[in-house]
Amino acid sequence: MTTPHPLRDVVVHPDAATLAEATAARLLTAVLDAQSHHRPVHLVLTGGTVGIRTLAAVAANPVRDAVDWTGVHLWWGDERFVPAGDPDRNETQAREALLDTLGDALPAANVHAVPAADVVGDPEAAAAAYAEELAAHAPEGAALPELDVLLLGMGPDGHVASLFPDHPGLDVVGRTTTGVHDSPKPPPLRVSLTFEAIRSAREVWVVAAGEEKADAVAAALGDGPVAQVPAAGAVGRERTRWLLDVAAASRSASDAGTPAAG
Ligand SMILES: O=C(O)[C@H](O)[C@@H](O)[C@H](O)[C@H](O)COP(=O)(O)O
Repeated sequence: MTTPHPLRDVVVHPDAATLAEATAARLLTAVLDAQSHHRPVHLVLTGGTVGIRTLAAVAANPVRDAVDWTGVHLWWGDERFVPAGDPDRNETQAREALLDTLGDALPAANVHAVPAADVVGDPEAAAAAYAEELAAHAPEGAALPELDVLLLGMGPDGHVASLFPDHPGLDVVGRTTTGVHDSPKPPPLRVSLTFEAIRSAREVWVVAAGEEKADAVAAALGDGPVAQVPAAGAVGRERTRWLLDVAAASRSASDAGTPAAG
């Protein structure tokens, strides 16, 4: 797979706390800017430490009150296949960090969680139902809504969403979602957007902190093979942003953010 990056920014922050604050500020600005052009705005959230910390920073930022949340739809890039309300669910963590704090400002119908393990029988059924929900909000004839910003965390092995190195999920084509078994990161059962879905987003933002991510960041920014470094394939249609702390960026070339020629 080739990994073109029409416009790629790499922004490095001093530490994980600043990274989360700055990503929250960028996200709020991106939503406000998008709302000046079109409605609704579709945001794809991520699980993981920095992803949830970013949502908590959005909750604490007074600019959140400038957003018209009735015009924002929330999705997830991946979900852990556990029962509803389980603290391990990305949805549960996002609700605690941000969604619950928005109260009535965010209509319940705008929150599109992946069906939980006590609702559907297996990750494939959850993936199929989630794909239907995505298609129901897509323009005529399309399988996906216009995703404005898609957030991704990244694991030390270079995984994004629940697309893991050398795992079958990497090769799924012609579908927007996939069930995942035997995930190397617990829990083993998951649901993920596919690369096709991720790459349909206008902007993809990969957010990563910590020295343990440094090799994967360097490999992804060096356009390493997607089979070994899935994050290398996480590219937005209009823009790809790598939002890092100093530790995660410590093994990357200083010109890694230079846009590709041509
Ligand atoms: O559900 C999940 O586990 C994720 O969506 C996953 O892709 C996560 O974002 C990365 O593993 C980074 O997680 P950390 O920031 O906690 O390292």
